[in-house]
Amino acid sequence: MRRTGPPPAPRILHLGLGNFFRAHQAWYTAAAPDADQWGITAFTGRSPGLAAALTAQDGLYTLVKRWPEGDTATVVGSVVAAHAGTDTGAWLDAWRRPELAVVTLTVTEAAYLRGSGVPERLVAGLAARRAAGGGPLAIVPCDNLPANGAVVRQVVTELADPALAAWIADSVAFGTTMVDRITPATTASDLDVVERLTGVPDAAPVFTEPFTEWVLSGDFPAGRPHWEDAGARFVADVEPHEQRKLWLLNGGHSLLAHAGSALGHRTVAEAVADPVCRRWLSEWWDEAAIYLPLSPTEITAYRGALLERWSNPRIQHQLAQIATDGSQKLPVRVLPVVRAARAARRTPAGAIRILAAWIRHLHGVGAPVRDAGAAPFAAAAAPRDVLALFDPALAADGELVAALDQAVGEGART
Ligand SMILES: NC(=O)c1ccc[n+]([C@@H]2O[C@H](COP(=O)([O-])OP(=O)(O)OC[C@H]3O[C@@H](n4cnc5c(N)ncnc54)[C@H](O)[C@@H]3O)[C@@H](O)[C@H]2O)c1
Ligand SMILES: O=P(O)(O)OC[C@@H](O)[C@@H](O)[C@H](O)[C@H](O)CO
Repeated sequence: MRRTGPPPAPRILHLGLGNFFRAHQAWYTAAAPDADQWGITAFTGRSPGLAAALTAQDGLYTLVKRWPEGDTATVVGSVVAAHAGTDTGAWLDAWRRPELAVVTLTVTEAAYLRGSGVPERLVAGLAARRAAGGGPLAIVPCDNLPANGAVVRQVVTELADPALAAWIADSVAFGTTMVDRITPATTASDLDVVERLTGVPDAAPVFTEPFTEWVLSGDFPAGRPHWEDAGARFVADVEPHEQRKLWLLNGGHSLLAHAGSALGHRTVAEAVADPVCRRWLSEWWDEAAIYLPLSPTEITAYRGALLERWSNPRIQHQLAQIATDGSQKLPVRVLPVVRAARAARRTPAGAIRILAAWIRHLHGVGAPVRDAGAAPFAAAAAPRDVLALFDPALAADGELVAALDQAVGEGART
């Protein structure tokens, strides 16, 4: 795959060149009517593999939409340069470019903590831009975290020295986003599928579902692509959209990843075909819906759409992939519903099922544990201690602790 014309100017910088970025932000940028003015310089977290594969094909790659009936392919041309995350020189140079206007991130939930390397790299980039006399820009996190813009603003500002923090306050806008497009990791056999489909070899294709959603708020002081013409929505407040997605979709995913994998299921499609998992999902969704600021009609439509998306047998979304980093995911996907229910003196059985399944997963049941933050939770002597690590107030709630104890003891019983 080679470009035939000049690439767009690199006005966007992305950290976390992986599967989701290629299916989502890079796709929206390429689909915008002003795509010819917005190129992306993308960095992997660390490893050079994907950056090298993309560089060898001028940043071009095939996006394959997996419909239930078959595949369709589009070539995406918004990535104009790809680098390994270890290439600090290229990283700092990208921040110094006067035309840089937007920085996007897809680095996983765990990477928003100080010490992960991401806040540190952002601060180094911002310092380089300030030293070079660079102008304002927007930072737009695209990970599944509530209030992700405020989270990045805080961690970056705390890490910066006072002079840089003052410059950030004046020059950097932090967008908040809800992102959605189910994008499983590309596998080796996917490379053959794409060549059979298009006749063109591609070492860096991405396979994704047809559905996509992007809801954003915030300022873009140096401009941005017309993403809204590609289907993105700009709103005053992302929170209701984010809660709908994080609780119903991501919370449902975590339920299937922990409780569904304990029943022997490997993929989301397999788990939702099981009436037991469907019943557990309904229980969780009924409970979470009580606290969502949306009409019953909207919630019913969203639940129906999720079941349809998840039942697509051609999306091989592995429960083991979703089960990673539960210690970072459950606090944003499940605990808000636990707190709301307990404040209303309800016992949230659906949420307790997810927590119990996760605790059992930490002890070897279901999907393997891949979570750098899991050790203290796995070492906890009892469910009460697990709750205490999340939030001492939850551990002090005797009724909640008793319900969780019982659910962990009962295991996967239906
Ligand atoms: N895949 C999806 O369906 C999907 C959908 C919505 C949102 N997301 C968000 O995107 C994130 C990434 O998903 P993906 O499917 O692209 O995963 P991926 O594994 O394909 O890519 C993740 C990228 O993040 C980088 N990364 C991880 N930890 C990092 C760190 N500490 N510092 C710097 N970079 C780091 C990795 O190196 C890689 O480049 C998810 O965690 C989620 O928050 C994914
Ligand atoms: O990507 P993660 O690891 O944050 O979570 C796994 C899934 O719940 C998630 O990727 C969803 O597929 C995605 O959020 C759908 O838009």
